[in-house]
Amino acid sequence: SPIPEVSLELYVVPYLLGNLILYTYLYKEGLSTVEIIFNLTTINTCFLLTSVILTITRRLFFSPLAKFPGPKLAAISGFWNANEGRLGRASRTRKALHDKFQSDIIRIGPNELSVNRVDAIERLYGKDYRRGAFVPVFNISGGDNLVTQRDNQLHSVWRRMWVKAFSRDKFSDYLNRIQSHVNKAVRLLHEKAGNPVECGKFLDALTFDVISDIAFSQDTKFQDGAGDRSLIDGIHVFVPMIPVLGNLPHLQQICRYLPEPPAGRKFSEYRDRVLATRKSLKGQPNDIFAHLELPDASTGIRMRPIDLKQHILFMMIVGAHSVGTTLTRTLAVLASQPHVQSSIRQELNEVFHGEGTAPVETIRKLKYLDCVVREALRMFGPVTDGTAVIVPKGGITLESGSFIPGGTQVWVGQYVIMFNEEYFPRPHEFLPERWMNLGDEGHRNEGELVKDRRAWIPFGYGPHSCGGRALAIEELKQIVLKIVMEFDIRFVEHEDMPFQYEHWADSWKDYFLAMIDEIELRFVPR
Ligand code: HEM
Repeated sequence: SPIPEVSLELYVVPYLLGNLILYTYLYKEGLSTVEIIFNLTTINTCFLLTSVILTITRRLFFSPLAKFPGPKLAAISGFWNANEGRLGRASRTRKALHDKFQSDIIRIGPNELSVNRVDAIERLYGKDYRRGAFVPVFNISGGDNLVTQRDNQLHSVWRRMWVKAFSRDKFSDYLNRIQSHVNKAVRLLHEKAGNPVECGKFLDALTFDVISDIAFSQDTKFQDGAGDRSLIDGIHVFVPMIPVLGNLPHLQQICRYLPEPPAGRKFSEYRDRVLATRKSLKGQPNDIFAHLELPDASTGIRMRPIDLKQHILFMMIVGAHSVGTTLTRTLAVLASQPHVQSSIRQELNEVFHGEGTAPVETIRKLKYLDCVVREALRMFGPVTDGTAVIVPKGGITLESGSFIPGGTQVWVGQYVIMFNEEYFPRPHEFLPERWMNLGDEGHRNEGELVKDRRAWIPFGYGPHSCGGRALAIEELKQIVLKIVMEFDIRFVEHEDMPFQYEHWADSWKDYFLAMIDEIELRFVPR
């Protein structure tokens, strides 16, 4: 396989041993220390330089991927990709490269390709091809979670456990619990009486409370100002490291030997506390965790404690950060489009005349709200690049006829595909109506503004697609609806300066997960 998945130890240990043997030999030959250092330096320099030159030559001219267009620096080294990730622009760069080279396939690394074809989604992600070397970045602290689990058999066992946590009766209980957290959020916003609210922080607290409740029955009360806020901030410290370490698997391996940084230690301590508190709960709590700690019914396999802990961390990140970021961007775009807020209200008013919160069943039937959330997920989904798969031995041929050699890591990124004009015309415009009155689900011309809905992949596709999809969608719908029904969402204008929404909307960074700048909004009671 051309994937550099050989463990770092296999390079470094023989290399150091070689140097040691050489040193011993030179020493026995009676050379002085200065002469030994000089000889070792010369030999190492020659060896390393030759290796680098041979590697670059092979990657540029003799690699089976040399036929695909892309930046030369990317072909030479994974550092190019890591640097794009560090700068928080990897997905936008990939999209720009597809446009520049006018190619559906571009080379973004020595062994990596980005594909911008909807038919490739099923072809690559519909099978249980092994996940790429990027995903272990999420388990540097030890253990595995569903995303990092690259053993397909074990993954399907874990996935069965996960799915059980979302059976119909359990799920409807989760929805009622979400409603009570949302009601609290609305009460708090009323107390602010239309004054500016830093929306990201506010929604992070709400989504953190929701996921802690549903995932492990903990009442974190972040919304009430309780709890250690540095935990949420810790997520913001970790996220920018994801693309750098993810694209440099050897660096991931080195990190495993380094002491845990303070933010990581805080997380480890927190998940230990969560586990201990969870164990002390009486009765049988209805939460996701209850299903992860039980052995699988058909195989008897159970997760190791370290894997359970890894899932706590994972659920906090996806539950709080992913939903919180998407929500913040959605509320901001609604502030920029008051007519969308009016349409949401109008739709509910037509079908619900009762007092208080509309029942979950009513919310489910709201077509326009569904379109708003769909469009929000297309534009503001937290996962921007998706995960790579490794093409199996023998390679595959895409519908377009392009052959991709075995061992290649391939991405069909969310941003690249969901902002492709060919599938979603006017991709940079927030247009919920693009999802209204679509034709029958086919592959072409389903609607004026949705040419192929298979390209809507905010939750990924296939065996590893998002396990929290239903939960995330319902949570987004409930929160958006409740807030819009209670408040007019407006921007904060400082000294009569209109808020530059486009500037803010464009300032997001993409670190595999999207990160956004702070934004103040006003929630003016209606
Ligand atoms: C806006 C919200 C969310 C979006 C857009 C989203 C999207 C995604 C994506 C793109 C993946 C990766 C799929 C792949 O590797 O191909 C994923 C994985 C996953 N997500 Fe979400 N997610 C969201 C929220 C959540 C929530 C709230 C949960 C539940 C706590 C959750 C649970 C999971 C799980 C368990 C996986 C791993 C699935 C597997 O590998 O088997 N997600 N999500």
